[in-house]
Order: sequence, then structure tokens, then C-alpha cells
Amino acid sequence: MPPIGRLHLITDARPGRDALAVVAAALAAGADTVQVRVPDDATDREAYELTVRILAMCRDSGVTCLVNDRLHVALAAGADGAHVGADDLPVAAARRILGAEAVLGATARDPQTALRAVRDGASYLGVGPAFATRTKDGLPDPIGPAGIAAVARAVAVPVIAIGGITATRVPDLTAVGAHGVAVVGAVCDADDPAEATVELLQALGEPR
Ligand SMILES: Cc1ncc(COP(=O)(O)OP(=O)(O)O)c(N)n1
Ligand SMILES: Cc1ncsc1CCOP(=O)(O)O
Ligand SMILES: [Mg+2]
Repeated sequence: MPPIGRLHLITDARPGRDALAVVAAALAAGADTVQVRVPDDATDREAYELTVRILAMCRDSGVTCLVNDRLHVALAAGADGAHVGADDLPVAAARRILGAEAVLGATARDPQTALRAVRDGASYLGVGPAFATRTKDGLPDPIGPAGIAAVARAVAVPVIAIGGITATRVPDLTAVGAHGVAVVGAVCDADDPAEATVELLQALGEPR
């Protein structure tokens, strides 16, 4: 199975964003996983074409490439795996579709959901929102480092904290057992996405 990195860059699904430029900068700066996340109203063709391009960039950098939600796009493009949450295919079904060797991420906010996801085949967990985020609407209240800690204590797979993550907040998350973090805004909203990536990696104790 491809490695589950510590700094997951999730592409920005908000309108008018240039995903490719940000991915290129983040890869050059050392991001070790990219998750392709497109707007819900993007067509499968759009999702596929973006994934193919980002996957090629990830391959050049030796970086794991995942697809959010759309498993058929992940398979068609030849990505390393996918990420599913509560509104997506169930984890067990996703694992059956992707096969044993693929990376499969699952969203969990509490230990019970986390344990079920691992039992059903998740290779890592995306846990959050750790903090308030401006990137996604309709989320429950942030669970904070304590909520991340509760999940990390319950499972043996890597926990990737998500939601409002900044470099300053990373140490509070790794200290309680997070393997890594997934970010949108910290890199995509930065004036200099490469510099923001470096700062996150340094906060993770992974300087380049
Ligand atoms: C690493 C990681 N963690 C959580 C999520 C959120 O997935 P989900 O709950 O399915 O929400 P959407 O991203 O599909 O809106 C994620 N994508 N990645
Ligand atoms: C997709 C998703 N799921 C929970 S928070 C989030 C968005 C995270 O974005 P940001 O890093 O900008 O808070
Ligand atoms: Mg989803």
C-alpha cells in the first residue's frame, strides 16, 4: 500500500481556485499526499481530468494521490486510493471496490465511528473538524485536540486531523497522537503556498 503521508493537501473546491498551481507549489515544497476534492456539482469528466493531471504531478514527486468521494474516478485515473465520509459509500463497500492494496481514508469524529471504519477497512482516518473552518459549511462544532486525542487513543491506524489547521496549531495535534494533518486553507489561501507548506512540514517535525 502506498504510504500515508503526514501533510495532506486537499484541493480547494471553492469557485475560482487554481488547484494545479497550488498543488505544484506544495509538491515542490514537500507535501507528501494530495487529495483531489472537487465541487459537488463538478462533472465526473471534470473530476477525472483534474485527477489525471494531479496524479501525474504526484507521480513525478513520488507522492500519494487520493480522490475524495468519487471512487470510480480514483479507479479510472489510477490514483492510489480515496477518502469517504458519512454521505459517501460505506467504508466496507469502498474497500471492496478499491481492493486490498488501495489507500482508503474515512472520516470519523468520535471513537465509535473510528473503530467501525477501521474494522471495515479504513487505512487512515480523517478526524475533525479540529477547529473552526471557513472552507466547508454545515459541519458540527469543532472537536479540538481533545477530540483528536480520543480517536487517536482508540485506533491503531494513522489519524489525520482536519479543519482549521494552521502551522501554529499542528504541535497541539501531534502531541495528542495525530499522525498528520489535512489542509485546504492553510496552503490554498496563503500568499505563498510553497512557504506555507514548508511551515506546516516544519511544525510536523518534517523539515525539508
Ligand atoms: C483527510 C480528510 N478528512 C476528512 C474529510 C472530509 O470528508 P467528508 O466527511 O466526506 O466530507 P467531504 O470532503 O466529502 O465534503 C476529507 N475529505 N479528508
Ligand atoms: C473537507 C473538510 N472536512 C472537514 S473540515 C474540511 C475542510 C478543511 O479545510 P481547512 O483546512 O481550510 O479548514
Ligand atoms: Mg465525502
